[in-house]
Amino acid sequence: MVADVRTRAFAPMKAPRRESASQVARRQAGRLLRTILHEDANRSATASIKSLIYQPCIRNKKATMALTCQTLKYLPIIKEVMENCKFMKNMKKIRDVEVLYVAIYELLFGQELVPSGGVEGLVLERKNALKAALARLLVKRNVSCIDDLLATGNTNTGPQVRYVRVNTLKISVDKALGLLKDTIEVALDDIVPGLFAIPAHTELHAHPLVSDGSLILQGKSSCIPALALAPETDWVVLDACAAPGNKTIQLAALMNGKGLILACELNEKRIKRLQDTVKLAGASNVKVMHQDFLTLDVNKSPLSQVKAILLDPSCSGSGTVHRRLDHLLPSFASQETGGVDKPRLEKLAKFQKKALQFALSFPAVERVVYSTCSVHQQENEDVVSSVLEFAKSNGFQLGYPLPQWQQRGLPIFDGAEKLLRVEPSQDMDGFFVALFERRLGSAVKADNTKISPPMLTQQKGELGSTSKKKGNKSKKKLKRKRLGICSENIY
Ligand SMILES: C[S@@+](CC[C@H](N)C(=O)[O-])C[C@H]1O[C@@H](n2cnc3c(N)ncnc32)[C@H](O)[C@@H]1O
Repeated sequence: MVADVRTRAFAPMKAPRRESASQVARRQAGRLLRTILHEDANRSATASIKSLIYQPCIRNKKATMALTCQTLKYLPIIKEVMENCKFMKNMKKIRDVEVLYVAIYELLFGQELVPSGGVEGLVLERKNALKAALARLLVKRNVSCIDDLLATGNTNTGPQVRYVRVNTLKISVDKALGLLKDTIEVALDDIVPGLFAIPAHTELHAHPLVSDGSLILQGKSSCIPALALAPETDWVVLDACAAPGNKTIQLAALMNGKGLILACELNEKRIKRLQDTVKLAGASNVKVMHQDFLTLDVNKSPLSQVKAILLDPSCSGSGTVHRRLDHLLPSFASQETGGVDKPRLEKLAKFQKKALQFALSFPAVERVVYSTCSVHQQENEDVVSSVLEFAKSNGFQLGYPLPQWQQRGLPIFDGAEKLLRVEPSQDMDGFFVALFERRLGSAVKADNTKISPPMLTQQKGELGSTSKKKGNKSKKKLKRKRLGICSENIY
């Protein structure tokens, strides 16, 4: 009988009527938790916690984000408390157990739970038992407060600042600063030009300057590879693994919207995202190519004229766990204690080496930046070390990007101090950057004459035009052939 009542108590969750804002946030947080915990248990996550929360279908993102993250943070304690007071005893299998976790979080650690039907009623019915179980847990762990209890299992307190980059293709740094500083505490970064540090809790996703592409939500470490590449404004530049395109549009801004950037991406689904990023940023010097970087014909124009390559290939992403909020996942603890997916790392490193070696074989390239958001030596110093001989034989040497940056490569070979590392912290993703550079002699340069502005204009129009003007089709075909890129690969 009791079980029936409790099962019925969940019924309003299925067909919510006149739900309060807090009930909606609780229900949404519960559903997100269900996805997050299920995917984490199966190691099948397709999106980070953050990107799940920023799906368009989630209403009241701020409240839902807070509830989801806080419940995840307290989840081990919540489960222990539930176990200790035998919360689930005599209960039928509950469909929305994750909503229950959220409600218990609110009762024990958040704002007082308001009596209402559904899951809230169920939790409030057992309020005293839950509170008593928590008190017993404090005694058992020999701690006097919740913070100490939490610290016994989890020391991460979350980020203090977040970063936002001014897209100088759309707005000047001074103007952006002027528009923000009255409402938001803004500090200009001392290393990355036009990067603002703002308090982590600032909600900017819906800010008009973000919506119109004037401000780009981009972490500080992620800005370093493009800075290290430092292309000249009239160069042809290749972003080899470009989606979602944050570094592509940063390169476009560094080149003042001039020159030509070829943004290559293999994954069909991510191409759309890349196109959207480029469009929103107003980066008219970017041409998106849907292609496997490893199959590009380096001897065909304009690839034969590429002077700088940014290679930011797929990697384990082990440096981004804090930003992605992965540290809140149950699986994170085991990874930190060495549970690295070795076969996956090996596969990634193999691809990374191949891609880097290929980048170093472009005939006119003078600067190649290799970057990852991984902390693993295997994807970083080891990859660089494995191509050093090849690089030298092609006339490259390691450059020394951002000399003012203190953290450098792991000292596993002579010259590794030229590599740049960002150690992951609460405010910054872990990152790795290597710069290869060479000066080409006149013999190679003869084959690599600067593209004259009219020719470049033609290529840009040809590669990227979305204009509906009726052009001469055969003329276009001819130009495409000359550029060595199939029409279906151009967006
Ligand atoms: C780390 S992400 C790049 C992030 C991007 N540089 C940015 O800052 O927004 C790596 C990208 O490389 C793409 N990729 C992987 N293999 C590729 C290949 N062979 N050719 C082109 N793109 C590839 C992946 O689909 C993914 O979108």
